[in-house]
Amino acid sequence: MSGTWTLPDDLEVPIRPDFFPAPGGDLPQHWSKCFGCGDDQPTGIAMRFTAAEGIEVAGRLTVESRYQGGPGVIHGGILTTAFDETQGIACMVLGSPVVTGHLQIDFARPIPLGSVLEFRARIDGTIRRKVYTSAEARIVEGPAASDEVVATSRGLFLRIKPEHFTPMAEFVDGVPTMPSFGNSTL
Ligand SMILES: CC(C)(COP(=O)(O)OP(=O)(O)OC[C@H]1O[C@@H](n2cnc3c(N)ncnc32)[C@H](O)[C@@H]1OP(=O)(O)O)[C@@H](O)C(=O)NCCC(=O)NCCS
Ligand SMILES: CCCCCCCCCCCC(=O)O
Repeated sequence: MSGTWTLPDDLEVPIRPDFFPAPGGDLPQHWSKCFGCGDDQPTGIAMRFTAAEGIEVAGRLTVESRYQGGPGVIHGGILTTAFDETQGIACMVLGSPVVTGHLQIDFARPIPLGSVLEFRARIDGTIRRKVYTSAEARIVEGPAASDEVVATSRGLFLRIKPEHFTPMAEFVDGVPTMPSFGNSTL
């Protein structure tokens, strides 16, 4: 893992809220048109997520041929998208919306096409509006499957007010839906 990410030492670590599903329970998409998790975005990667232990979340991605970068392996930008989405979904334990402010990925091993990746993410801590998150990916199905971590991510998310997206309303295509979650909707 890269040494360029330093957590502040005065972070608060959230506890699992009552509204969060039990481990294994489904988490909602954050936005139906989202490239990462939307079910109304046919060209997206349509990741699905479940709650895991504590404040952790889990998501899976099958590496399709259309996600290809250097021959035979996942494109780094697609892997980054999957981390971005997973770490954003991990922020759902806060019950209020966030956006990505900074994201950094370590690509530790090549990830062949056809692999099924499992992502695990959690909030490491919050301070003011800043939400520090981390995640790792493993290949859980396919010829390269093992317990080894193949990529890691560190991400800073910022809590925002729902009005953050109001100026963007004119750019939204169709009528997307945002499931209510916790005490907040986007
Ligand atoms: C992220 C964003 C909301 C932050 O703007 P803002 O609300 O005005 O936040 P501020 O500039 O007041 O920063 C708040 C805190 O976050 C920190 N911060 C903001 N962006 C940061 C970044 N990219 N890297 C590190 N720290 C950052 C600030 O230093 C500040 O820290 P402090 O509390 O210790 O003082 C804004 O830059 C933005 O909208 N970016 C685009 C986000 C986006 O579209 N992401 C992709 C889709 S989700
Ligand atoms: C209760 C609301 C929960 C909001 C979760 C937001 C997830 C944001 C993921 C952002 C990914 C991106 O657009 O770059």
